[in-house]
Amino acid sequence: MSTTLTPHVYWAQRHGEIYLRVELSDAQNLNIRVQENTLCFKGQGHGAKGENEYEFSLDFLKPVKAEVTHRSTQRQVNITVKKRERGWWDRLAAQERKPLFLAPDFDRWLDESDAEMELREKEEKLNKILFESRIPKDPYLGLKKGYLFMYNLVQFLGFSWIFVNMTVRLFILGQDSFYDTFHTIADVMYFCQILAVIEVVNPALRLVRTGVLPPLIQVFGRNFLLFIILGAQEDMQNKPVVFFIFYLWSTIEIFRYPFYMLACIDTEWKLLTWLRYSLWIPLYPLGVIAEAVAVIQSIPIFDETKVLSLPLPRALGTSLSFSYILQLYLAVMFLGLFINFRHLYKMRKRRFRAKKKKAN
Ligand SMILES: CCCCCCCCCCCCC/C=C/C(=O)SCCNC(=O)CCNC(=O)[C@H](O)C(C)(C)COP(=O)(O)OP(=O)(O)OC[C@H]1O[C@@H](n2cnc3c(N)ncnc32)[C@H](O)[C@@H]1OP(=O)(O)O
Repeated sequence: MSTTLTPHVYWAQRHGEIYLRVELSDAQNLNIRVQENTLCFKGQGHGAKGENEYEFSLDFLKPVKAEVTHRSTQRQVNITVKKRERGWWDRLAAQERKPLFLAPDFDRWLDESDAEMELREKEEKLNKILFESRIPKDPYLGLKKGYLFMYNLVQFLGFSWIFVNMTVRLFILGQDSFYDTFHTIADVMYFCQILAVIEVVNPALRLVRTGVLPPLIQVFGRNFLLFIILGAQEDMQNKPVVFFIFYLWSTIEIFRYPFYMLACIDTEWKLLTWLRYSLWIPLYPLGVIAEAVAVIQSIPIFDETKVLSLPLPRALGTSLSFSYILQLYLAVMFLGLFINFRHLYKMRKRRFRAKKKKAN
C-alpha cells in the first residue's frame, strides 16, 4: 500500500529568485504550482522512504510570481520560483517555525553580501558584453592577423635558417667560419632585410600598435650596413665582424618573430615574452658596437676605393669621399641606439606592468 510522504527539501535564495531542491530521484507525475503564494508539490519517485508518492506545500514569506520552473534529474527535482519584488528574505516560510522537511541548500547558499557581489559581477559581465558589442568590429581583422602571421612566419623561418646555419658552421669549422659568413648567409639576409621594410609600413598603416620611427631606425640602420657597407665593399665581406653582426641580429629575431606570431593568434608564452623583452638589453648595444666596428673598418676602404664618393665641382676638389658620410653616420648610430633603447625600455615596462596588473 502506498502512503503520502514529505520529501527532503533544500532551499537557497538570490535577490530575485528562490531555489528549491527536492530530494526525489526518478520523479514522475509531477504537479508543481504556486497558488495564493503557496507552493504545492506532488510527485512520485524514490525519496527518503523508498518508492512512494511525496508531497508538500510551502507558504512563502513574501509574494512570489505564479509561474514556476522545474527540472527533474535522475537524482532530484530543481524548482525556481521568482520573487515578486527583488530583495533579501529573512527566511523562506511564512510560519516562524521552520518546517521540518526544509533545510538550507549549502551547495547554492549565499549570504546577502555574497549574493550582491555575485549580482554585481554578473552586471559587470553584461556591461562588458554590451560595451564590446557597441565597438564596431573591424571587418578585416582576420585578414590583417593572417597577413601579419604569415609575414612573421616567413621572417622567423629566414632568421632561424641563418642562426642554425651559422651555429652549425661554427661547430664544424670553428673560427674559420668567421671569414665566409657573408658568402654563405648574405642572400637569405638580403631577403629578410628587404622584407623587413614591411615593418615600417605596418605601423604607418596602423596594422600594428607602435610608432614608425623605431622600426625605421632599425630597418634603415641594418640595411645601410648590409647593402652599402658590406654589399658595396667586397673587402668588408670576409671580415669576422660580419659573423658577429649577423649572429646578433638573428639571435634576437628567432625570439621576436614567434612572439609576434603568437600575438596574432591571441596567445602568449611567458618565457617567450620575457625573452623578447629582455634579450635586447645585452644584444642591442653589442649589435651597435659590432656595427660601429664594421663602419670604422670600412672608412679606409671607402677612402681608398672611392666607391660612392661624390664628385665635386673642380674649384672644391675632385670628390667627397663617402668616408665623411660614414663618420657622420657613426654619430647618428649612437643617437639611433639611444632612441630605440629608450623605446624598447618603455615597451618592456608597459608589457610587464600590464602583466603585473593582470596578476593582481
Ligand atoms: C630616419 C632614419 C634614421 C636613421 C638612423 C640610423 C641609425 C641606426 C642606428 C641603429 C642601428 C640598429 C641596428 C640594429 C642592431 C640590432 O638589431 S642588434 C640585435 C638586437 N636587436 C634588438 O634587440 C632589436 C630588435 N628589434 C626590435 O625590437 C624592433 O625592431 C623595434 C622597432 C626596435 C621595436 O619593436 P616595436 O614593434 O616598436 O615594439 P614591440 O613591443 O615589439 O611591438 C609593439 C606592438 O606592436 C605589435 N607588433 C609589432 N610588430 C608586429 C608584427 N610584425 N606582427 C604582429 N604584431 C606586431 C606587438 O605585438 C605589440 O603589440 P601589443 O602587444 O599589443 O603592444
